[in-house]
Amino acid sequence: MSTIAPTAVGRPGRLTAWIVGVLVAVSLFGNFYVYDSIGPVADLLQQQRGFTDTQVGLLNAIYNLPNIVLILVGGVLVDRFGAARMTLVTAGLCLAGAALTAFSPGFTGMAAGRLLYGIGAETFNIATLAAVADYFGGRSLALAMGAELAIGRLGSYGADMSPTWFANAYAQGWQPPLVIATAIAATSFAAALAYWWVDRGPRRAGLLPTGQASEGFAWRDLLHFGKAYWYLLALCVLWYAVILAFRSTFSIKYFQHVHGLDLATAGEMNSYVFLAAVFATPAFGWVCDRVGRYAPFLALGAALLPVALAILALTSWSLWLPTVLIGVSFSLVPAVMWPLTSRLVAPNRFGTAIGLMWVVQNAGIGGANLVAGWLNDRAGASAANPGGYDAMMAFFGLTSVAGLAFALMLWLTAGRREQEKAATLRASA
Ligand SMILES: C[C@H](NC(=O)[C@@H](N)CCCCN)C(=O)O
Repeated sequence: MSTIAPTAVGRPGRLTAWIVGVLVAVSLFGNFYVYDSIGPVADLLQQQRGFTDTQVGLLNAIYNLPNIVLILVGGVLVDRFGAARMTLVTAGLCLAGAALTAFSPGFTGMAAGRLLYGIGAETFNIATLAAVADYFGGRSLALAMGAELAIGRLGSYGADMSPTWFANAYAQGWQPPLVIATAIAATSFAAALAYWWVDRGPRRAGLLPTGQASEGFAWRDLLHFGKAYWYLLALCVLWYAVILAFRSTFSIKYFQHVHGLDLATAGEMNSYVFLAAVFATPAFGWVCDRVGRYAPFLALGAALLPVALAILALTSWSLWLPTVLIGVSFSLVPAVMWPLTSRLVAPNRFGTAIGLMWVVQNAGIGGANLVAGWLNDRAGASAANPGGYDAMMAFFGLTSVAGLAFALMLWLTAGRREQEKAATLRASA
């Protein structure tokens, strides 16, 4: 198994594909906005509700924890019931979770809301990738996936910018911003509903994967993915663990304490990574579609991360250079990783393949956050002791080098096959 597989069972019309693409993008925007909606209200939650740092941290960590197990079930369900139905159901769970978070009187209710949101959101993410693979498989797939992710990143950027855009809501306290997040989750649900409705035609016409082959799911099926898939999984875990634990949790504090930026400038510097991804992710997807090669781009994206971390940790050069390098890596790796996954596995195993990757990825992100925090605490990292961050940077640096090693091994395996395939296509042209 796991030779380069055909990426689509049939061909829904181009217009239908783009309608689905737009609906899924709108849905993803709302989903990513809600994911990043806690950070901007963290300070208000502490001031007005007396939450500790641990409680605020838990509101985000509770997203990863259930998915260390549940996301695999989610992936299998996407293969079994189809992308559209699962997008709809999980967008509903996310909306319920966002509402529970916004309207709960106590911490437990809020945490339950984030838990519900997390259970829905990761499977939702798989279903949206599967939706794009269903409709764009074999034609502009990387561009389409890149464009979807770009709109999602715009949602994350929007959440980071919401204190500026919705200053009045923030002036009233912690709750109105979360009510806005709930309204955006409702838009995401409405788009998912419209996508499910549009999808019924092509699915009934047999133009999309039916999930039939997934009915006989067995645990041993998981071991039937080929070598290239396992290298990709390892890269996914190591690269996302570094990029999300560093960029989403520690980078702002690190910029402040080690490079002397104030909070606003450090946050702005960090948000440029999202902004870069909005434009660069689809652009890189387009290049991959044109060139027809994925593995070398993945290796390049993976290589930029340790280089950027080394510049940050070992030099006093301008922060712009590492920010640009991380921005390119954050755009290039996802732009290539998900289309490549859909080429390495059969269409009716796509959800399961991503589910398995994200089981380990969720554990990796959670683990990297804990290890980095522990290393900082142990070394007493602070503005007064910037050297205390050295161990964390060494940890992130080594982890990203390990990710690069897997990207190179992947290039040696899948890349050769890509070249053979391209040569065959050229010969038959
Ligand atoms: C598509 C990919 N998503 C993931 O890897 C998710 N498991 C985690 C998403 C967390 C932020 N929404 C990505 O975002 O590149």
